[in-house]
Amino acid sequence: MKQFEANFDGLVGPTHNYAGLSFGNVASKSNANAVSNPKQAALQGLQKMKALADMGMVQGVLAPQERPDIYALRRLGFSGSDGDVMQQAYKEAPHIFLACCSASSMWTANAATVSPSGDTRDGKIHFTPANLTNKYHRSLEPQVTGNILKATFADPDHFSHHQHLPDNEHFGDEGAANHTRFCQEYGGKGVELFVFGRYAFDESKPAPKKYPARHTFEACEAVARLHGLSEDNVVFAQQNPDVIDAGVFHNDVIAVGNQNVLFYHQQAFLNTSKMKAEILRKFGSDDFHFIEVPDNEVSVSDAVKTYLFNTQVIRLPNGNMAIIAPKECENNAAVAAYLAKLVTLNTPIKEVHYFDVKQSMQNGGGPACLRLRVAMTDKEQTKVNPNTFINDSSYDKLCTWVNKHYRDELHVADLIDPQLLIESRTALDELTQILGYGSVYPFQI
Ligand SMILES: N=C(N)NCCC[C@H](NC(=O)CCC(=O)O)C(=O)O
Repeated sequence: MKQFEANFDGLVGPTHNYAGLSFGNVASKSNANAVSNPKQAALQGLQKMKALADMGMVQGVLAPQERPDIYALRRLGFSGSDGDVMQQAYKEAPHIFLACCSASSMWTANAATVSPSGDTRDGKIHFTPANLTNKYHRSLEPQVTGNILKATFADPDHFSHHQHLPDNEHFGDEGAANHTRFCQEYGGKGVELFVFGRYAFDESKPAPKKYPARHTFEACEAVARLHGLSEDNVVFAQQNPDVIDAGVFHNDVIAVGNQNVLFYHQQAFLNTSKMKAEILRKFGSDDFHFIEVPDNEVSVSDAVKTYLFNTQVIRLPNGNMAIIAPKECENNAAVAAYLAKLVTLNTPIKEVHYFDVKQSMQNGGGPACLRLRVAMTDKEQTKVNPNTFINDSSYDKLCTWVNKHYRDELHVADLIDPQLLIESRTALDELTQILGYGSVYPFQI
């Protein structure tokens, strides 16, 4: 039996833009109103997917969502033709309108939490779409995310899909961005690390003061229950509230794990030694590498600017681990020096590969934000929708599709162009055929 981790990257949608929607996410706010290039954004993402496939990784793709979200706007009282709804919303409530145009589903680390079959009571892979309640533009995603996940992982004998948690900040859930899994073998039993920013039902506990803690302890517990995980393969850890206030809006901006490695910044967690001891105890082997990056080598501010920890740590077929990093890391002297040193240390990480995902980075989304990890066996892989895997032929098809349908310049004001809605729906309709999804979007149902 072969067992591996597959990465399912989000394809950037045709309305990719910079609207400054995410309070607490420094890049999103500082690039508000910049001109975007949706075509380049989608191609940058596809190039990363193809490069990982070429390294021998199992690489999949998840479709973007339909935007502007006319249904969300109608629900808020805007009416008339689709064009009227857009015009009226833009005039009367521009912030709401812009929130309904975001291509934010591209960051599939926030699509869901996934527990592989080795961890779950019933031996199936479990998926819970994240409710993303803290940001209105992101709270529009979970229903269609669920449809897309079901169209990708359809076989009920192997995949179990849950409804997203209640749409309430008490159960704020940001999905796999705050979840990492350790294991000896991908198909065996692992240890799932759930990271949260605050306790929703206990105000006496520490919490950030400036920026929101999007993900709660109670949401972590609920997902662990839904997925049928056992106490001995779950660890809950709280983010350091001070780093949330420094712009670390998801834990994957300051920590990343894979198999027997946790790569993290010294300031990432609230009670690091307790967490480490629990991980080691539950992991069941001393062959574990805690790679802690101290402040004096890389500051939290540099980590947030470069996304050193929003890197993918992947196990290559040759047995080495590689770090998939954004170019911003290469361009920062302290971070580049750290990574050059890291590959010489006694850890499984032996390679670093840099990628240009700037269009996404400018909204606070690095390489790790763009992917949802699904550890699986070769048998489970045969049950996944085969059209969603990246290979030479699907890559060519998707690049042709992007080049045909996407604009290479989008100003925030262009979002009210009714032609953009028509272009996006036409593109997505064609995409559902390429990916063999059936109907997943409201305009198709
Ligand atoms: N860390 C992970 N896993 N994901 C990154 C998500 C970035 C996203 N940015 C945005 O939604 C910005 C959209 C805008 O401002 O136009 C967010 O803040 O939720």
